[in-house]
Amino acid sequence: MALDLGWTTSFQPLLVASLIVFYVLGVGIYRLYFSPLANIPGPKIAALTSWYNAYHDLWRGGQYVWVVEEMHRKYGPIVRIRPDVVHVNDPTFIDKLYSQSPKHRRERYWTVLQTLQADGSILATKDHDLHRKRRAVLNPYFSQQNVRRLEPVINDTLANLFYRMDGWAKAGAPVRLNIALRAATKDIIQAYAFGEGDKCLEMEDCNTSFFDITAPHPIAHLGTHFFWLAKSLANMPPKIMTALIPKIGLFASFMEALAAQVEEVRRAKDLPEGKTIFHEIMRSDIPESEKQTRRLTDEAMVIVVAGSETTASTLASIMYHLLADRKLYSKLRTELETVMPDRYELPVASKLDGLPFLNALIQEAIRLYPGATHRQDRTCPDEDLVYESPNGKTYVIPAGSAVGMAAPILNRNPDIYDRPDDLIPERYLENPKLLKYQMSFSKGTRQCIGINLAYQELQTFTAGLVRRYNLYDPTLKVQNGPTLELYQTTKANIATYADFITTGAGYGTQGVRVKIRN
Ligand code: HEM
Repeated sequence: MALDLGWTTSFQPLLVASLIVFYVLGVGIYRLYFSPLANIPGPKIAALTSWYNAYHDLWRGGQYVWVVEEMHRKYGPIVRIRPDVVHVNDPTFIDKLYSQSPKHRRERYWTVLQTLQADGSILATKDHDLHRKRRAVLNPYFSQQNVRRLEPVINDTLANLFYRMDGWAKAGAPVRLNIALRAATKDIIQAYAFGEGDKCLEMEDCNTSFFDITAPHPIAHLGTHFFWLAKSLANMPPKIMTALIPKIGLFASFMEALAAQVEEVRRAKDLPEGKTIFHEIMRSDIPESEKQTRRLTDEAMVIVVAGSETTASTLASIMYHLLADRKLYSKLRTELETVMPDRYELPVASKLDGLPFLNALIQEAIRLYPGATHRQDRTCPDEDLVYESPNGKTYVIPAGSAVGMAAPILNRNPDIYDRPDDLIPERYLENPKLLKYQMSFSKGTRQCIGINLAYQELQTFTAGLVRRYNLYDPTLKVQNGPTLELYQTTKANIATYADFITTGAGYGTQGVRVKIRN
């Protein structure tokens, strides 16, 4: 029997509304004055509600990173950017926050964990110990030594790219370099993860439709701000999803295909040693629960997606700068000639390691064009973090609170980098210590696992392309060999316009386009 308190029906909605108002006021007062983060400087609106963050990420399309940068200009190196998150723009704090020591537990905060609907992957693993176990299985394949063994695969992929470029040159139409480079990086990581299979570079359109669905997009923030919605969408059958939102539906189909590949490896009777990453995972003695198709499909998705878009976008930015600046091009070209006398030979990775200008250029491009633009939010469950501001003030970030740093902000900190918005490779030659402030791959125990692979791809593809092609010279009647020329591409086409977890370029941009002549 319902409880009759004798209230009139018109009084009940009023009571509910008053309770809501009191609750909201209570939460607001707590967040502003009593939260353990209440003493951290920052705008009141950001301390009051995370809708402020959601508005700039979802409505304005990945703009919160720049809002946070502006907050730092106003409030100093430490700011409270959400009711529950602090951001620090001070490179001297990197080592403390992103500790290298496995004894210091550092866990990703849900603002990062929820972006990908991939609970089984290391990227989305919160718990420190489980993350260590999962990462330990993958670590050997991404060591510098093992990545070196991948040299033939990387060079074969470069050769495939050259073959396609010859064809595009004959066809005469401008080429979207970003797509061609995504195809190349995906072919490499896919081969490493699963072995021979369909290659994007062998497809007529270089698998453009796949790259259109994984291309940077504001929807990447949906999981952070509307987790339940993103989760339900991810769990819908691909056919229904494709009918509703084709972009997400196609992604679900991609996940289905990955699951089939994982299943194939799981069922293989013969698991030859060292064949691929996933063959080795199946051979390893990790618990059976860690070898389930669902978990491994999540792992595979993160490895394939994180391993293609990021490196390809940095590579496209390098190529833009080289093709836009004749002096830069010839400086690199001269250095490359010392180890690659024949323009048609493929690079030897070990020789590229010793080229100072090539490596400085790559570092500088990674700094200025980080392939992953999101805030690397962490919590430290066991210890308070103490931040000492340059003005002498000390702030305590209590254990369990979230604190992050974002590469697009840190990497352009004017206290560390002179003319931070300009590409100046020489800064790394003059001051190699700058390397320790490089945040593009993150730092510490959760640093990017693909860092060695990314470097080797960046070295090989930059060297191979620049050594083989001349920069087109309109003053010459006859070019001296095959050439590249930018086509309707300016710096605006590569600028980091937004944070879509990966680099968000300006709306409508086609990235770097080139004309190739044989
Ligand atoms: C220029 C290229 C790349 C950039 C800028 C980049 C950046 C990053 C960053 C910043 C993180 C840390 C994310 C966080 O803590 O919130 C990360 C993690 C990760 N990256 Fe990369 N990445 C690149 C290339 C690659 C490649 C080639 C792979 C290939 C497998 C890869 C696989 C991963 C994985 C699996 C993680 C999760 C690591 C963990 O949780 O322990 N990345 N990456």
